[in-house]
Amino acid sequence: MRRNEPSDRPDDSEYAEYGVTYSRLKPEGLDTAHGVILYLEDITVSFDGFKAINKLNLDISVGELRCIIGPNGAGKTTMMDVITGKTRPTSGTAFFGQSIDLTKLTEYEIAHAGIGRKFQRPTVFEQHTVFENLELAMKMDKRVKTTLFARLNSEQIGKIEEILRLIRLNGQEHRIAGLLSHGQKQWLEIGMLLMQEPQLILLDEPVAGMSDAETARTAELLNELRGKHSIMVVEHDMGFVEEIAQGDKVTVLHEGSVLAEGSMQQVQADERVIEVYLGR
Ligand SMILES: Nc1ncnc2c1ncn2[C@@H]1O[C@H](COP(=O)(O)OP(=O)(O)OP(=O)(O)O)[C@@H](O)[C@H]1O
Repeated sequence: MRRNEPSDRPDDSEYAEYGVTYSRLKPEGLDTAHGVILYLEDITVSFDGFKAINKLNLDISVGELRCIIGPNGAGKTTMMDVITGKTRPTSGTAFFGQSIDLTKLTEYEIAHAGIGRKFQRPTVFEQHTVFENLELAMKMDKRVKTTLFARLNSEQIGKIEEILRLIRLNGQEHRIAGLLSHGQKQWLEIGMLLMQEPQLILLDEPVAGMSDAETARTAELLNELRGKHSIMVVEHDMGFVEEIAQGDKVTVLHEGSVLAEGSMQQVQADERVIEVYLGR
């Protein structure tokens, strides 16, 4: 198991009976007037002197879909840990929009501020239906003035139906989530994140373990989200990255720093990237 699986999501006793806790996102005070949603400057993370991240500089624009690639141990997960407050940088600057200093906030506050993270392993409410999972995700968002057992209004039902179509689970809404395929669970969890309308979505290896057909459908899904959400995707599946990178930038991390950044074609042609990651 990866060391950062979501066991440490903020506790929310109201939902404890469901066995899983889930972040509540509340985008307040986010200032993206200059078009930048995430800004990392000179970030270093040292573990007993070993620099997992070494003077990393990276920024993401509002509405961008940024793919992050790089060899094992390059620092991709550690970077996501810094963004979500799981790991404190040893030095450097990390801002969400222009005014939210991520290095000063707890994981809970960062989730609340509007950064949603999906870990590699799906964590849906296995005993509940697909529809109920989306409903619970919405009700955990405290911007929605409702209680757990309140009836949904037509607007809320409409929103769930819209997400069901987007995540390709319309027609499956009454299935128990535990019976879904691995890929469907991943889509459901993406849908649960979307219910909470995060301003920045971080996806850690979303297609790991998926069939080819599921991977292709996930690429379609992310392409539909393009421009509507700001998304960072860490992924090793290069075919998938090619499908979703389109005109957006791809960042290659190596030894804790940015080795290359540019279009997929540019990074694929970069000799240094071929050397350390893509191979000849
Ligand atoms: N808590 C920690 N203590 C010590 N070393 C760590 C810790 N977390 C990460 N590292 C080291 O930091 C480096 C970067 O790890 P990280 O998991 O961020 O890489 P990654 O790019 O996500 O790799 P992968 O593609 O395998 O997921 C690795 O050498 C890893 O062993």
